[in-house]
Amino acid sequence: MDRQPLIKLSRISGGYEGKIVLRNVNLEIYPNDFLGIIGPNGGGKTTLIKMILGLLKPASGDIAYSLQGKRTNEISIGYLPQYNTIDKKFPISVYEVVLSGLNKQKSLFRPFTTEQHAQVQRTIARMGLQGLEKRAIGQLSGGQMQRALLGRALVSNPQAIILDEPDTYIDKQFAQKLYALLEEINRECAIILVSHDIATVLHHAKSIAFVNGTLHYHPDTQVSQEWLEEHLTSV
Ligand SMILES: Nc1ncnc2c1ncn2[C@@H]1O[C@H](COP(=O)(O)OP(=O)(O)OP(=O)(O)O)[C@@H](O)[C@H]1O
Repeated sequence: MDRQPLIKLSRISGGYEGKIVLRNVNLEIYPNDFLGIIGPNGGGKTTLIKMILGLLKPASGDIAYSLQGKRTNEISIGYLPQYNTIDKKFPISVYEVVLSGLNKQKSLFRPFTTEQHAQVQRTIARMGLQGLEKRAIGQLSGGQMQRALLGRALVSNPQAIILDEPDTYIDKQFAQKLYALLEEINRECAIILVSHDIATVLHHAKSIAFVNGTLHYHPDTQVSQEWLEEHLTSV
């Protein structure tokens, strides 16, 4: 069995403008992992995600990616950002949002292929957004918007997806569907889920990382009452 981690962070430290936000972080993500990330506001969860996505360079330490046991410069990672970071006035339709998830795979001087458009249609159907393809994102409900963004994260069949608070603004019924869908996706794709809802993380994730200036990893969700009390009282 291939036990090479898809993503490996070794002794990572970093932050912004000389201010260190995360110190000495070690973390390995394997192909079928479902890691739940929890921690207090300002603890560094989004900073960690930015580093994994390659958007923020660590001040020190190493981030390595592997595919089928071989080290590679990058892997495909789908990202669902926090809802409040999206500009809802941006004039873009549901179809275009999902299609934009394929931008990296598109040849610079060629239009999207028929197969890529078919991939977008399949993803829109999977997200339950049929009939809303042409609707501008400013005219979507919070839940529809989250589904469009999840579609964008998934349309390229990435090796991993990172979801930052995905169940904000979605109703219970869709939340259930979302987690059932994530379970299915997890058979082919590693999942990193950031959530303030500890019950959700304990229920759906396979392992937990607590992030507050550094990272404490727990290999399963069978955490003791003491561990929870020690780490979560400040969340
Ligand atoms: N672009 C930035 N420039 C400077 N400081 C930043 C920047 N982004 C975040 N920070 C600071 O880094 C620290 C960690 O922020 P981060 O957004 O990673 O925390 P978080 O755990 O994701 O918080 P939340 O749960 O509120 O989303 C905070 O003190 C924050 O103010």
